[in-house]
Amino acid sequence: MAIIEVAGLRKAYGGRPVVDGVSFSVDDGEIFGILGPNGAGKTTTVECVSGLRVADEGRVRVAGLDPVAEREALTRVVGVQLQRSEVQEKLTVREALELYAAFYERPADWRELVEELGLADRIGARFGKLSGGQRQRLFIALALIGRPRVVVLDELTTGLDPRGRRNTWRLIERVRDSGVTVVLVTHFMEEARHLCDRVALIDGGRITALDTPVGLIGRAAGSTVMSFVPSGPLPEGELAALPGATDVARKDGRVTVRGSEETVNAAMALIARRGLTAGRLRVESASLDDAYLDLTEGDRP
Ligand SMILES: Nc1ncnc2c1ncn2[C@@H]1O[C@H](COP(=O)(O)OP(=O)(O)OP(=O)(O)O)[C@@H](O)[C@H]1O
Repeated sequence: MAIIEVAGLRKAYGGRPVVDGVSFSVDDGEIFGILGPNGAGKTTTVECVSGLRVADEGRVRVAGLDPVAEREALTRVVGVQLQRSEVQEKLTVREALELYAAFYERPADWRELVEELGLADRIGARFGKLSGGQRQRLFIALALIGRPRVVVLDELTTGLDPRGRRNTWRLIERVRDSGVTVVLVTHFMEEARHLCDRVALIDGGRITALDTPVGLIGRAAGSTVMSFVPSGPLPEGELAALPGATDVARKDGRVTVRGSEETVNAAMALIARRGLTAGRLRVESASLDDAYLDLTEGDRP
């Protein structure tokens, strides 16, 4: 069942459309990724979903609520950590949590949250003294303090080292496992592949693809690449005619065929039929990086 529904969302700044007819829905309990180059319109989209920005056109519903007309009710349903989130440098972790908890009638127990998020020993530390990873964990805690049904996390792991990022992934998984729907804006393919049930790829204010990470990878042109040195002559035409083959190249005796897994299987069968062998065989599958590059046009200023 969808907990977020977005249809025909449009937003322009100074006449320039930055969100240009975006539609998607997010199922209750999933981790939904929004991926795309800088300036693609990701933050604007999630800000419209969170009621922090008013769209020019389109319909948004979160748990049945209109984020603008029912803003107050929405704050009880959605927890937000934004790219530009900040906490006063001098506030301690405890003070920040108590301050945010005071906004809600039935806040979560912040002691449990800090325990779960590994911040218990930093409770008296000032925000300004926290490490990047600790700040991110505090932002997650602040986004969860109102017991939201949906949490929006915008570039949560930017600036973290690989271990910090992995730890944060585990936290996000735990948040999802507790029944909260997660909308995750990210630049990291690996993060989307690891965490997201489905990913919307946004480019130039439009959704260019929406699929599971595996589905997106499968859309990359020539998603599987095999290369080998045949032990005897193998006509290029026969390779090009293999099912799913998109490109055949030959260099220094090494043949490279782009296609799908089916192409690889058919090529192996062809090689065997010809009584040949495939020397120094390599088969590589496309990554989400390849799919991303294929499905977006690149950074915009
Ligand atoms: N308040 C604003 N006034 C004018 N232009 C804005 C405003 N907010 C955002 N923009 C512009 O709208 C475009 C989309 O911005 P947005 O922050 O939604 O993109 P994004 O996909 O989140 O990018 P990034 O990955 O860099 O955070 C950008 O070109 C940005 O400069």
